[in-house]
Amino acid sequence: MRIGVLCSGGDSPGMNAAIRGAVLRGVEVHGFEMLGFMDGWRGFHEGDAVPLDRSAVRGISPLGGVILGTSRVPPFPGGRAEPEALDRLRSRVAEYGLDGFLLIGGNGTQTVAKILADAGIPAIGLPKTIDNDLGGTDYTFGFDTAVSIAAEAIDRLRTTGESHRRCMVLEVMGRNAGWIALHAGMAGGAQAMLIPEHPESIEQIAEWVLSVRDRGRSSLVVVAEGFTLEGSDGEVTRGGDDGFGRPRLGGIAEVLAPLIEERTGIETRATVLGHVQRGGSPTAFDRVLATRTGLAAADAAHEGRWGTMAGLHGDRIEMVPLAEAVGRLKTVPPERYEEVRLNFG
Ligand SMILES: Nc1ncnc2c1ncn2[C@@H]1O[C@H](COP(=O)(O)OP(=O)(O)OP(=O)(O)O)[C@@H](O)[C@H]1O
Ligand SMILES: O=P(O)(O)OC[C@H]1O[C@](O)(CO)[C@@H](O)[C@@H]1O
Ligand SMILES: [Mg+2]
Repeated sequence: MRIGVLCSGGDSPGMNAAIRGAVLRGVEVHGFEMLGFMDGWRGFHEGDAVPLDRSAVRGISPLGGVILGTSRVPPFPGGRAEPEALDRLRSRVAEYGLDGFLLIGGNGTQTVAKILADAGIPAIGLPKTIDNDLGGTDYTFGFDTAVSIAAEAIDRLRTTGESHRRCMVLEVMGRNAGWIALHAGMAGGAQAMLIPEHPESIEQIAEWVLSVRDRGRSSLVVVAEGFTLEGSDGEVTRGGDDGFGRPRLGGIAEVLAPLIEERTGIETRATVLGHVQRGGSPTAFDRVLATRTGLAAADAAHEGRWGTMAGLHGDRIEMVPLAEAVGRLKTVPPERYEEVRLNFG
């Protein structure tokens, strides 16, 4: 069997371990030939591919980023899966002699996997995203690493903030879901976690910050990049989009800090963590999750279980229909937010 592997969307710590797991199981156990396309669909379109064998994946699990590169280059011209575009892709697949794809990525990538599988082009999904917002799986690899980095940032901001009696606002990633803010905030004992799923008013945030000051502490507020203030008309962006039609989010911490300062009289500083939380070596948890995802995906290809994604359920990796994964984003449920909100301030 000849299998193509590619990554699309943002990178996520653990992608290398996933590739290694898939290759160790696919090549060494099932006798696959595997081909890695460079920079996602760009490599596929331009014939830029490398053989993936045991030596290609030696020692890569601890490495950040991804050896194949990743991109948001669309699989179909203009991004639309028209019948002619699918036919073109199908004949390209035949030219490469591929029996199927392993596609590593987030919601968009899994949507593409489903489109391909539905059109009879065999594909299996390996879910990644630091945002942890994919359905069909309990956790995506990369999330644990991002949370650890954000929690460490909170610990560090906390000591400087306390020393100056300042309010510190930390902005973390999370476009549509506040998982990173929620978990990092819990780990670091933040006084408030602001997430996209639950807008809050500036008056409420200022009240929390003041109550923290009144009991002799300094506030640490974590905010997800996709958070919106009550009554505002959308997320704060850096202006324009990322070249692939997505607004470039970022800057909500810098919007909040002066508003908090103005309302509380407490000096407030903003820090935007940005891509630091996506870079560097994955945690052991993410390496294990990603490796197991790769192993399961290669087994599924061997068994012909196309149109599925390797999801984590409890402590088991199970193949779930792609439709279950891409149907809707997995956002923070109201009860998980309420659980922490009762103790904000
Ligand atoms: N509905 C769709 N139809 C066709 N192509 C799509 C669709 N959604 C996404 N894609 C393509 O899939 C690729 C990956 O999508 P996207 O950029 O959203 O990343 P992702 O996999 O969701 O990861 P991230 O979590 O970083 O957003 C892109 O090349 C994009 O063009
Ligand atoms: O690296 P880029 O393309 O700016 O994308 C950033 C986005 O990717 C993610 O890291 C994952 O979807 C989001 O949290 C963030 O908004
Ligand atoms: Mg996406």
